Amino acid sequence: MTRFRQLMKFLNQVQAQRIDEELMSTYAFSIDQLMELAGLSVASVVEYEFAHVKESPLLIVAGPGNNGGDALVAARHLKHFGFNPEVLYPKAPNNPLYLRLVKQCEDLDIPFHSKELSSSYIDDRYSMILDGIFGFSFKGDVRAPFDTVLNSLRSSSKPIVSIDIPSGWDVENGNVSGVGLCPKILISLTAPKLCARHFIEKGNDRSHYVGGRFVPRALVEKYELDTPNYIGSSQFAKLD
Ligand SMILES: NC(=O)C1=CN([C@@H]2O[C@H](COP(=O)(O)OP(=O)(O)OC[C@H]3O[C@@H](n4cnc5c(N)ncnc54)[C@H](O)[C@@H]3O)[C@@H](O)[C@H]2O)[C@@H](O)CC1
Ligand SMILES: [K+]
Repeated sequence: MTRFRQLMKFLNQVQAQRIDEELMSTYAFSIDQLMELAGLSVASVVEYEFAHVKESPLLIVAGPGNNGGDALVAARHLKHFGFNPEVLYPKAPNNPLYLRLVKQCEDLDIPFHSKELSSSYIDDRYSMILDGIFGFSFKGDVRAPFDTVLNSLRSSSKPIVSIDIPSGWDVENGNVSGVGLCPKILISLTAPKLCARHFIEKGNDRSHYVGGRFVPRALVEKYELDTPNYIGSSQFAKLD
């Protein structure tokens, strides 16, 4: 695995949403395709970092939007990679895309939980937590049921890997409310958002990855993105 120079370009919330929209309009991607590649890169980072605890269950927490969709895709890939994922899905939307992803997980015998789990239960049972609760569309104060879910995850001692945005963090200003999670690993998709600056400041025991290897060159140039040179078939790049 090659390490990459720290990327310097950080996206604000509107830019992140515009890039997403352009990928699905101008560049003709479907959301399923983008989510599949995003979830694959997330699962690949988890495999790279946590292969040594493959036998223990890992907890994947999925939120109500596409960040949660990435988490469901990652759960499926991790099962195929030989992990033992369980999904906490506190608010499952009645949307065909997410219903398909849930069915695909259930067909692999991945257990689902809908009620909040206590931090002591999480500490006793799981080796790590994959945070796919909120991504770049999160705004305002955390609403129920995710307020109590974030509380129990924050009280757990298990390492957290956050997909795209540490859940509860303001997308641009970081953990200003204080209720956000404190991940050890952040996987930025497409390019880091502004809040990632605060993650990097926290120090050397943190790892920052970029995934989502689907951005066309014209979009890279338009938004002046510093996308990494992914090596070979790798779905992620680790940043220095
Ligand atoms: N362009 C990209 O790089 C791609 C991004 N994807 C993922 O899509 C994510 C963005 O997805 P979405 O736009 O669906 O949004 P999010 O998944 O960030 O969250 C939206 C959901 O959270 C709820 N929500 C927002 N603020 C809340 C609050 N304060 N309290 C409680 N609930 C709240 C909304 O009602 C909505 O249901 C990205 O972060 C990334 O993970 C991938 O799926 C596909 C490609
Ligand atoms: K997240």
